[in-house]
Amino acid sequence: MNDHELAARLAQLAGERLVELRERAGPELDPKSLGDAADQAAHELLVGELARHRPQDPVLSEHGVAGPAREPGGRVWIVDPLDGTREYSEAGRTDWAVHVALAQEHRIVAAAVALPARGEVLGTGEPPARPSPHAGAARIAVSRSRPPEFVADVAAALDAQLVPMGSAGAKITAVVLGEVDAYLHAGGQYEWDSAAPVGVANAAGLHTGRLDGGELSYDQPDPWLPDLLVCRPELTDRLRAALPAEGGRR
Ligand SMILES: Nc1ncnc2c1ncn2[C@@H]1O[C@H](COP(=O)(O)O)[C@@H](OP(=O)(O)O)[C@H]1O
Repeated sequence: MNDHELAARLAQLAGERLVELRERAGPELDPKSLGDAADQAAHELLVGELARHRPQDPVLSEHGVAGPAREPGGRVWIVDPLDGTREYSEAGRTDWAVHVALAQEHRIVAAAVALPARGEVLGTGEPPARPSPHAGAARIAVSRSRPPEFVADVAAALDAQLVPMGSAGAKITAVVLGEVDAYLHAGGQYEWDSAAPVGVANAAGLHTGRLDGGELSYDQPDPWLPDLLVCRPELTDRLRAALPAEGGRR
């Protein structure tokens, strides 16, 4: 299996595990305990499989670094076993995801995102086609639990519609699949929240970057990423022109 195939296979496997755990969970399990237990199980699966298939590579996640020590600019897998933990624990929701990415030289070089409740895995091995242009008002995906205040002004400036969703992976893959046209985030996230979906979005020919136009750089000593824009390339300039100055982005 090459790195692209491995990313897709592991995202698929962890996704199946999460679906199984959600189906098996009894009503006595509160949503927080279900999310935590599922996140832990999917994390163990990913770390175990990566140790088996790529023992020379470190693995970065919210649980820390597993495997060998990181080398600056070296290969590192950046995984989020369950992105959208809150949504996972709400029956019937499909906006949660598994992220598996490989970074090298601070760029994502292979990645896969599983959307297990939809039975889909998107990856860089067979990159999704760039979505065809959308007629009508632009649709901007935002966090359903903590949408940045300024996004409403951006939407008004573009006459766009806001689409609240959970999970960074679900929002970015919604852009890849042409279900929305952009995803804007501010207020911070960690590298594992966006690494894999950004890798898939890049492979599909979409724009990905910081709100100030800078590149997204992964495998940094501090995994905090302050903000993020993923969109159809033709919307980039209009969206960035509608953003408030950095100090006003709350
Ligand atoms: N301000 C913030 N600080 C830290 N993490 C954030 C954040 N905003 C969003 N995230 C993380 O990004 C993911 C998507 O969030 P949202 O649904 O709000 O867009 C979630 O990951 P997890 O579900 O893995 O915890 C969430 O915890």
